[in-house]
Amino acid sequence: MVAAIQIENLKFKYAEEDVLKYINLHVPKGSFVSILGPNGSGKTTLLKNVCHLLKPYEGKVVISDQLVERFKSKELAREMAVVHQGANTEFDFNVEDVVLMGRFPYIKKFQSETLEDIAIATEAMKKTSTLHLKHKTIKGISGGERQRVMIARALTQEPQILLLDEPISHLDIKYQLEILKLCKMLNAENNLTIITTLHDINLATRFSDYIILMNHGEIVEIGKPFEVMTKENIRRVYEVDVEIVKMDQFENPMIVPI
Ligand SMILES: Nc1ncnc2c1ncn2[C@@H]1O[C@H](COP(=O)(O)OP(=O)(O)OP(=O)(O)O)[C@@H](O)[C@H]1O
Repeated sequence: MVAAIQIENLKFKYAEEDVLKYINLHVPKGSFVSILGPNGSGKTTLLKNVCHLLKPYEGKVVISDQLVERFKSKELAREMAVVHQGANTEFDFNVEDVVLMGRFPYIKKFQSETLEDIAIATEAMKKTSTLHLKHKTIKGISGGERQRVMIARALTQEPQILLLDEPISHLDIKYQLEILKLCKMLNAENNLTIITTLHDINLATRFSDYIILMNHGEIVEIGKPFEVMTKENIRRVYEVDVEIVKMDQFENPMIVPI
């Protein structure tokens, strides 16, 4: 399988202690991968190493057959879009301008956006149900609306790989499903590779092709949801007991805490 992302023997630390320990990972192109694990297990740190916001002190990250550090920033932005936790709302731009910022890797110096750029941004706002917000300011909308706007901006980047850090944490159940279904659709139709951190183990199990289960900076298990989300693994990592329930309409089982 062609790899969108390949990580070999990656180690990372902020200070003395290793926060990521010998991470090895192969993410097939076009797959939907969720990173799960308890608070502080290293999920966000791993995503930040993938997008080169943080640099490992050992090991390597390869994106579409090239070491991540070899990419020029615009080149990497055409390959990969990232939606970080908590949108940056330091500046009070309007929503449409924020979404249009996704076109920056395509716009040449001293040029402004074209009609095509605006059409791409509009389409992304339609897909994320944010078009009606376009004249509002980014500070003047709700946390969940802002989360969808940041996803619209990432889609406007037209990446091959989309990294999402807890993209549904502020969304109500309708929009949680809408965003994950949209990701799944882009995944299937555009062969977009999606890697997302999630806390909802049932939504992760339902939507993911593969799950990476982390604990204490290590990958405990990688595989198909039903292989990874076993009673034993969940007890080991989250220290809770669950029942695994098979429902006819879903391929993957539901996980019920007891
Ligand atoms: N900027 C930082 N400086 C120092 N330590 C950090 C920093 N960011 C995170 N850490 C530590 O690194 C470890 C992993 O944090 P990380 O944010 O990657 O975990 P996470 O799995 O994404 O957690 P959560 O589910 O709570 O978002 C934690 O022990 C955290 O305290």
